[in-house]
Amino acid sequence: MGFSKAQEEAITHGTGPCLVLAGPGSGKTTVIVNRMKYLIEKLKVRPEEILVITFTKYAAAEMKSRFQNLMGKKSLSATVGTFHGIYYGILKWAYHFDSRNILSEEEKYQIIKNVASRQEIQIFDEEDFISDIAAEIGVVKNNRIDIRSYHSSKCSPEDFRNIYLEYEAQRKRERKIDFDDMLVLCYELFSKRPDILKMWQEKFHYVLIDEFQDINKVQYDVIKMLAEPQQNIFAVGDDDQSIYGFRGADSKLMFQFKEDYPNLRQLLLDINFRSTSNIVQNALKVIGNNETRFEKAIHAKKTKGLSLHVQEVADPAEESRYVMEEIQSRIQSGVKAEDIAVLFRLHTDAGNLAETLWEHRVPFQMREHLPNIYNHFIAKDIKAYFKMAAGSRIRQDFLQIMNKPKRYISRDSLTGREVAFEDLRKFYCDKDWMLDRVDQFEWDLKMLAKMAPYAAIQYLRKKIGYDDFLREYAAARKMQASDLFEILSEVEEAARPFSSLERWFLHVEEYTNALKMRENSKEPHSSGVRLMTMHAAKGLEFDTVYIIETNEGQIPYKKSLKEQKEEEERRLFYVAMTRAKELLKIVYVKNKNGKDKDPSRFVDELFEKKQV
Ligand SMILES: Nc1ncnc2c1ncn2[C@@H]1O[C@H](COP(=O)(O)OP(=O)(O)OP(=O)(O)O)[C@@H](O)[C@H]1O
Repeated sequence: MGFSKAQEEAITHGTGPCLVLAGPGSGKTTVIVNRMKYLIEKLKVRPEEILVITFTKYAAAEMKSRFQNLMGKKSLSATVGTFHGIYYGILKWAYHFDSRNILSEEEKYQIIKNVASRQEIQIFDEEDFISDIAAEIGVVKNNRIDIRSYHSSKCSPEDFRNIYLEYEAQRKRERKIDFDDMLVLCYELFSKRPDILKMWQEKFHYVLIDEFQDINKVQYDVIKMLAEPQQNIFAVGDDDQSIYGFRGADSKLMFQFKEDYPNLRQLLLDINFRSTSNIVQNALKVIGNNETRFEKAIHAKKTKGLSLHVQEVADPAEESRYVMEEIQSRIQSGVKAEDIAVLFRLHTDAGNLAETLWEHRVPFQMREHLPNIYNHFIAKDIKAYFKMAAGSRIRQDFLQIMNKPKRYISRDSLTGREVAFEDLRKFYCDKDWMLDRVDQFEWDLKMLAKMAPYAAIQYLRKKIGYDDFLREYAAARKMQASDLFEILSEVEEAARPFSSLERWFLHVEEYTNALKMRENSKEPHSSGVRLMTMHAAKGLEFDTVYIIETNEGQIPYKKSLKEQKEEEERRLFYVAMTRAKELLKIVYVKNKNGKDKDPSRFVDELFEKKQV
């Protein structure tokens, strides 16, 4: 591979700080691995002196493998890892921490939940509240913000302060650290112990950072200390790909870097080697709508290529079928399945497509947890209703649904392992109103037995009153009822093609088993079409990319918009678009769960008549 002039300059940069600003597909990873080679072979730097930092474990693994390929069989001891991994390594060495000292995300959520309930804080949506507070605790730590001056978007400053302080007190009592502490404690260690800092400074003489736009304040401060006195920091980044603001990443630190090091050398990688010029031009059109960015003139090395394709489909079921057929024909035309990716905003968006691909035996892989909708309590309720409609009288099934909706049937009325409606009638013989309810329940089950699954779910919702139950359930738990109705509609839609309850059951059982086998399998899933969130796709590239559910509410994600993160959402969409080398198809639905949907504003931006 011949390098461009800018790449060549970056690879052969000597000593001192250097900022390489770059567009997508411009060879940032290529530059880093080739610079490692250059340092070792030409500048005779020992591999142990090189520290390369990435943002995800996956990116670190990718970097290591690309470096290994470049260097041939030689095994080299350069350190390549994530900020968390490297800083945790330093802490382990200093404080003898082990995995028992790490506070898991679940434990973190539990502490916040307990504290919030002790403090009797008014919460609307508990799940949302806890995850947002957890993220805000991270933002405070990562930016080393004084807790007295932090304004939470979820509760009053006083409530937030109380939660934060109690959370910290409990964590410390239990001698645990959370992921953000790994960074903060490292900063404190280096600040307090110049001797330890010196030791690490003497170990790493060259620090190379990938995805510099995603750095946060405390990560940056530690790096600055670590790189003294030589200041051999080589940072590569693209402010347009900064997508971790919610974790405290701050691309403005790229500008600060310039101020902190007046002797900084700055280079620009402006050629996109990855994508066709159609893809590059369209992606630039979208990102051009962001106001806070470095203006960069990016050029595509490749020719125009295939046109960008935007596809409207009726609903998620049609979308899954469309994408599946597209994938099949792309594979038939010679593209490897692994070189095709389907990207979406949230990992839960993958469910429908995964089910369709599985049904049609199209192999796929997904690193993130693939949620099985049939494990949700709503699907379990439907299963229990259907099982009872089909004749089951197992106590467990009955218990699951007897009061959904409220029928006021008490547990005392159930005697054996099996439930008989006759026994219930005997139990309630002196209560006419309960007898009516029991009769109605039995009648409804008989009705369900005659229906196909889709109609049966509609009957359950509207006639039996399951929708009312869900509304009450959401209100009692301070949840958004719409989230529950989304799940219900998804199960309903997926049931549409099945002609009988038996067929539906068989499908659900087989699909659940297949997912279980995937989860339990020790084998890494490294074959098949890639299904991943836009966040997870960062840094990767594929011949063909499908972006699904490109609708308002999904991308930009409605919650992010509330937090005024439109620009970050646009950057995320830009990252997704620029993963494609040859073919990019963007799909949006017209209707979801019975509601009309608008295409994403980013789709509209693609059609704007604007020159880039
Ligand atoms: N000088 C070059 N000539 C030809 N191909 C190149 C050159 N530099 C990089 N490439 C190719 O361009 C593609 C993008 O490179 P790379 O993945 O390093 O980009 P990147 O800047 O890290 O991308 P992104 O930030 O979008 O993830 C890769 O397929 C790489 O092999």
